[in-house]
Amino acid sequence: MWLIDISTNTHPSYVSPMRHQGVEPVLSTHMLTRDFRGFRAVDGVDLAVAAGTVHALVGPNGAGKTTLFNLLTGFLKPTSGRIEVAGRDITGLPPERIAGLGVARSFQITSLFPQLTAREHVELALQGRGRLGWQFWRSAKLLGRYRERADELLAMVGLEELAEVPSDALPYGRKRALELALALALEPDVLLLDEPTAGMGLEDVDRTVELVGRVRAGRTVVLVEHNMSVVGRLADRVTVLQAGRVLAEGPYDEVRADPRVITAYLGAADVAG
Ligand SMILES: Nc1ncnc2c1ncn2[C@@H]1O[C@H](COP(=O)(O)OP(=O)(O)OP(=O)(O)O)[C@@H](O)[C@H]1O
Repeated sequence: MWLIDISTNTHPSYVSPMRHQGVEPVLSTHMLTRDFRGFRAVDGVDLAVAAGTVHALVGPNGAGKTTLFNLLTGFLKPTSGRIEVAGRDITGLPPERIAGLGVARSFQITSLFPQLTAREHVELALQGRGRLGWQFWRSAKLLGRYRERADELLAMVGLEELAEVPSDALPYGRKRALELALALALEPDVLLLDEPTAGMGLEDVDRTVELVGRVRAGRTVVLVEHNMSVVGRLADRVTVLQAGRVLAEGPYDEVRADPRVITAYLGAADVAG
């Protein structure tokens, strides 16, 4: 059984209940900071994500969510502070090393090959352990061995009927599902999703919520998400960022009722909804 406990706090004297009990979070940051030419986009963030939880990062535009996400996955290097995966210091490691330690983010649509089918993409991800394009030009014959697993992953994200469709012919929502299948091909312990429902219509949003609810089994999910209804349906814990700092952290219902959060971000109308 998974321990369900996530804690974040920027106050120096704060000891998270999880750490207090001697339980290591699966993913954590310690005074994580990132500057862009003198501008502090992420400012001393302490974050602790327990195994088996869905943890949402929310906050107004420019709060630092994407920067934090890029730091967690190695796409940006911190100015200072530390990042740990299962107690191991991963600060400054490149993205592929971090992925190799079981922390994977979904691919961006721009990294899909328009002419390759959904199945071929997943086969390549399985073969290249996520490094899409790795020897892809001479690997076609080898891909057959990955077919069974590829089809399992496609079924997991609801693309089994579309396995033979070139990626550029997939509707937007289905492309996002394919990205998720590519991330799952890495067998990640921690799955990071960057705005999984961005730009989707209601039907795809519902489908994505259901999908994330399914693929979270046996792993930890960290997601950046603007849609608060999605956050409320999926997240065990929510961290609210404002101006690069942790403003609030807790279960969704608590966080959305927090007057500081209402003032800073959500707005009374959103909270009521
Ligand atoms: N490469 C960069 N160079 C300079 N400033 C940057 C860079 N990346 C981000 N910033 C700044 O850092 C701040 C945080 O940006 P970030 O994209 O992390 O916020 P966000 O919470 O993801 O916002 P949004 O919800 O709009 O995506 C912003 O003020 C942004 O302008």
